[in-house]
Amino acid sequence: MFLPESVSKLSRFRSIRYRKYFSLFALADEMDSKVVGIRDRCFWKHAEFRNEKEASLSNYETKRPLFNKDLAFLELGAYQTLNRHYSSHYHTGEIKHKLLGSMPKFVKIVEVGPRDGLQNEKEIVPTSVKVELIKMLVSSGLPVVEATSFVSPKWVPQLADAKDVMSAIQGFGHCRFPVLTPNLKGFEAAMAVGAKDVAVFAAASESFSRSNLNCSIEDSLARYRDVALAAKNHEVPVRGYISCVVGCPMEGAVPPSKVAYVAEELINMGCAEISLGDTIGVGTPGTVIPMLEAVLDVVPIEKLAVHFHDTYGQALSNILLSLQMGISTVDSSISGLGGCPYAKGATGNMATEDVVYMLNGVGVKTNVDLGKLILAGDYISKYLGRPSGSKAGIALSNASKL
Ligand SMILES: CC(C)(COP(=O)([O-])OP(=O)([O-])OC[C@H]1O[C@@H](n2cnc3c(N)ncnc32)[C@H](O)[C@@H]1OP(=O)([O-])[O-])[C@@H](O)C(=O)NCCC(=O)NCCSC(=O)C[C@@](C)(O)CC(=O)[O-]
Repeated sequence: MFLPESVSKLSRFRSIRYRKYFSLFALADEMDSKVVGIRDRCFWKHAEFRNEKEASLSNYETKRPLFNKDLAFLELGAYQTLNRHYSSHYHTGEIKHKLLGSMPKFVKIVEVGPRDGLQNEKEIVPTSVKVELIKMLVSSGLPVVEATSFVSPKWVPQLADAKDVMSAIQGFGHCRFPVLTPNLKGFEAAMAVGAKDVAVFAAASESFSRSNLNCSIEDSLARYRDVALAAKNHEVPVRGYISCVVGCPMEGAVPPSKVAYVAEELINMGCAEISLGDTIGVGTPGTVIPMLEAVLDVVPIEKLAVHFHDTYGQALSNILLSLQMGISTVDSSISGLGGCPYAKGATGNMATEDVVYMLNGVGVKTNVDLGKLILAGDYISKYLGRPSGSKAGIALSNASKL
């Protein structure tokens, strides 16, 4: 009979140690679906333990379901595994080292996946999928999820359902849901559906401004002054993005002074936060440091955020150094989704899962649950039919299959 055979197979593992945890998943995977009937019971109940330590480890394990043949079950198991081993409490103590001494104790993560991540997708993603993604992101504890854009649907057809998305997410917890508004028309449309945070987006490169906004930097700033004034009247905070802060797809290197100029204009018109976007992901610490230093001369550090795309694999190192310089707000995108329609070849943003994994590792709090984040990443990657762009997401999802 299969069942006793399985139990005896399992009993070979009774002296299992913590580090062998994942091989049990493989074993569980091998087991025939005939035993699914007992899946709610934990096989550890069949095992004897050599000492208290093993027994307590096993009790720890007993909360995990065993047989992951059906998807929901697999996801629950994966979530419990991830949550247990890689939660945001992974490092509870303060990590003291001179290289980490200037790091903030808490980092605010601004999730931009539903907007920046999806805006470049060619196939229209149904509103219901966007809403479910936002719901999952909110449930992971993220404090800010940029939900959509009130831009021209001719320019960005993927986000033509902005109104429906905003209506559907009303009342989703305490999260903030900023939306992009390129002009007064977009701002008024956002207000009409109850948006409470908006963002304007300028560029440090003239060519990029023209291709993204169909106007010069100065004209875009004039429009944003109108938006900022209207927002002030509605008591709505405005975030100001600057694109191409180190490089432009058309003009190449962008001087830090140009970024500082746009940043100062945005602050002067009343933006509450400035997000510095390396739109095409070309920055390295060598170019990011001088740019940040120039901007820090005109914008208080607590009002700065960084927004790195990962085209050249530099985003995480750029984020780390930004934190070492004292910045405590980081934009990232679930599963590294993204790319800008007006920056050909630029890949996604830094993956949120990877940022949270790193911050957990250095003991910086985010209040984000990595396990739940990975479920959100799995959800959207499966929908889009491609692997996640998050290394941590892939590694932790695969951990259960090792
Ligand atoms: C700015 C415009 C509208 C100018 O577009 P335009 O064609 O110069 O404007 P227009 O005033 O001539 O209007 C053209 C049509 O758009 C309509 N329109 C005008 N405004 C709106 C609006 N708000 N909402 C809906 N419709 C609008 C307007 O009503 C008109 O409709 P028509 O009469 O032809 O039927 C256009 O260029 C646009 O929508 N651009 C958005 C581009 C965009 O969303 N890019 C991606 C976001 S930025 C980014 O990703 C970078 C960032 C932020 O992530 C940071 C980083 O990574 O660097």
